[in-house]
Amino acid sequence: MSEKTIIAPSVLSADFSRLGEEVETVCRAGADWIHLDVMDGHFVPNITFGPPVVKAIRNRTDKVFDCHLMIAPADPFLGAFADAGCDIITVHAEATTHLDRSLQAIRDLGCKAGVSLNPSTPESAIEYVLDRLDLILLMTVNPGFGGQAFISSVVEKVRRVKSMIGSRPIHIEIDGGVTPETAPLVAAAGADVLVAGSAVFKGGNAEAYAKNIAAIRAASDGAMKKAA
Ligand SMILES: O=C(CO)[C@@H](O)[C@H](O)COP(=O)(O)O
Repeated sequence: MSEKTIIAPSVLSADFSRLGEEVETVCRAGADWIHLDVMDGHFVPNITFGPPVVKAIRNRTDKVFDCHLMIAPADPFLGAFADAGCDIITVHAEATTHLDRSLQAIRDLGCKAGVSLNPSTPESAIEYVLDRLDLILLMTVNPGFGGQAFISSVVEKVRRVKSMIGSRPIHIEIDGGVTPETAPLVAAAGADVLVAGSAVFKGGNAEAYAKNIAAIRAASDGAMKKAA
């Protein structure tokens, strides 16, 4: 959908003891959005943070807060994440009984609505909610942890989703194992938003973050242009 790749660093790989500062640094280093991985220890085998932490870092940047809810159920918490300052709220199709209702609720809260699919979930799960969507997040790892290997079978799913959405203005976002090596594969297949945690935050300082973001961007923008 976007002509240039949107890079959304996942703060899961940031230094949590200095989270506000890390958000400011990675934004200055070229991040387009900030990706917030919320995990509940139930839908996924890890626990991260909730609305109070999102609220605490909201004043560090005006960039889009892209909130990925890996929680079940999600519906009771949508209002709290919207109030905390999330711009996009993404729920998992696998974690939501009434997906259509959850997506409507997100838009009713004034946020953009996203849905995420695990690597093994077919794209048919979202066929009948396309008109309620602003973003489709295709997981290229099984959710729960940063630093896992990219699952390349999802690249074909990116192509199928791209063709399924047609001319609808829906972002296709990829999350998991994104590096300068894997970014071109998904960008060429139709993804326009790339989440990257370890590949952005490696090095641990502003200079490294800028170099890491630039490397992913150069690799994916090149592939996007070739595919256009
Ligand atoms: O949602 C998740 C993991 O569940 C991701 O956002 C990871 O945080 C991405 O980390 P890397 O694979 O880029 O290190």
